Amino acid sequence: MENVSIDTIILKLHDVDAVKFGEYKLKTGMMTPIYIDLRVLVSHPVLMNQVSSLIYQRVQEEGLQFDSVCGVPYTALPLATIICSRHELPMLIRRKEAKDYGTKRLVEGSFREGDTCLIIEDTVTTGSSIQETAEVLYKGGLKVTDAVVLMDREQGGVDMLASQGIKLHPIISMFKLLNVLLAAERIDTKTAQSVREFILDNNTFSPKEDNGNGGPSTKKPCMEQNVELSYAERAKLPNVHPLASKLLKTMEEKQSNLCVSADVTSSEELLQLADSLGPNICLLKTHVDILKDYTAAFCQKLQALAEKHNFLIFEDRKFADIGNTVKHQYEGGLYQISSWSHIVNAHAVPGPGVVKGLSAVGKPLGRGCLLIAQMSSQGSLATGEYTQAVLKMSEEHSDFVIGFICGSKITKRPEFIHMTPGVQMQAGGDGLGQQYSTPEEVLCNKGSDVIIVGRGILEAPDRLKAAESYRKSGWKAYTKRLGQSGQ
Ligand SMILES: O=c1ccn([C@@H]2O[C@H](COP(=O)(O)O)[C@@H](O)[C@H]2O)c(=O)[nH]1
Repeated sequence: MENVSIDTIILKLHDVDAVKFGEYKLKTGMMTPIYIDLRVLVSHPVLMNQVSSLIYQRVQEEGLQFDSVCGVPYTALPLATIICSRHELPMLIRRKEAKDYGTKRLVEGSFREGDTCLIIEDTVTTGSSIQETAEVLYKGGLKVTDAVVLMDREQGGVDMLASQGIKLHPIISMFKLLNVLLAAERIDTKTAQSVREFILDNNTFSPKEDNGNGGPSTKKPCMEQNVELSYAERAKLPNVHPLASKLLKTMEEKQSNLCVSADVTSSEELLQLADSLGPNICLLKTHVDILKDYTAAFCQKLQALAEKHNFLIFEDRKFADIGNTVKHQYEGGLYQISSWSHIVNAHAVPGPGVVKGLSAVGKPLGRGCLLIAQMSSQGSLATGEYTQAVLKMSEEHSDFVIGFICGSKITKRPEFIHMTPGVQMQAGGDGLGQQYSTPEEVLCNKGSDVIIVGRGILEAPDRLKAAESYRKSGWKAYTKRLGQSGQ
């Protein structure tokens, strides 16, 4: 069976009218401008097989462990059947109603008490259908820890199920679907934007509400500490570095924890990006050495835009040499990075000398440094003890180190800022090792402070709208995290 990309599947789903735009009513009674109707899949066997392969691929990528598979009736039933038949996996069928004769069982198939069953679903809005299926399986003595869904409407299903102890693994998010349809000119920007706004404004899960079904508390253990300080409160802490304080204040004022990674190769394009996205960002990240036409004048213009739109500049230089060399690299050479970049970053591999060298140049200028504690790329060696050593080095140089590049929060000390690259609206990867998590996952579940987004915005058909969406999502996840910590 040929593997087909997610983008192709999205276009094919649109071709067969499984994605409809208009006014539709959801199971919850809510009216929606987009409706996903995967029931039509049964009439399109090739697509049905491709969708099943995609779901199974996700199961494998996640390394999910289970004894049997159950599709939520009815639409996901044939999908589960194809997967189980093709990969010789035991399947269970959940009845919607018990028969009044025979075994009267609600779960058909063979299993043992305590077995783990993986749930497969076609579309999730609130997550209630998966929850209902899980309840039936629980009653039969089965365990449910994970569910895989083809299409996540991103309206709270992931969180609702997490609150019930089920990890949902979505394959296609609503934002991804919209981006692909927009790029293929299947829908116009107005339609895409109105659906995006609908999704952002209509989250069905509120962690503070009692879900009324007697299940575990919906208050999610989002962060490990009980009291989470706001960015504004952290900005005022006595031991916070002045540059970190400025950044935290800017984040609060602009309601933005978005850093755009401006990975473009022309100065003109970079300046244009900085000017148009400036109002939405707290930080602009550069790789100045990928510019084909760098000039000192470019840096002056970039600094002026940073002033105009109140954002900081972060040159992602990743210094990694002995102190004396990084000192020259930071201060001199063609780019004279210390003269225009508020923040730089460094690997801790060389030992504390790298921070000392950078600090000798940057500290008198009021600059700050991020140490790379973890990386977003697959197989990164920056984990475990290495990450802990980076933390220690940061603590010992907190007069210059303001935080970390990391995938998740590595310290509870609120004066350090955690920044996370590898962010897109849809979890996944780029085929070259980059691994993506969603803003919600990064800010709320992983406890980071800043999302760094490159291609999620640069490759969007409308970069400004994409930046607005990331800013909104990031801010929403942050405010949710504050809410969950009991503020
Ligand atoms: O661990 C790391 C450290 C840095 N990066 C940089 O962030 C951006 C990510 O770009 P995307 O287009 O959003 O993938 C890029 O400049 C990397 O050099 C990272 O991805 N991971």
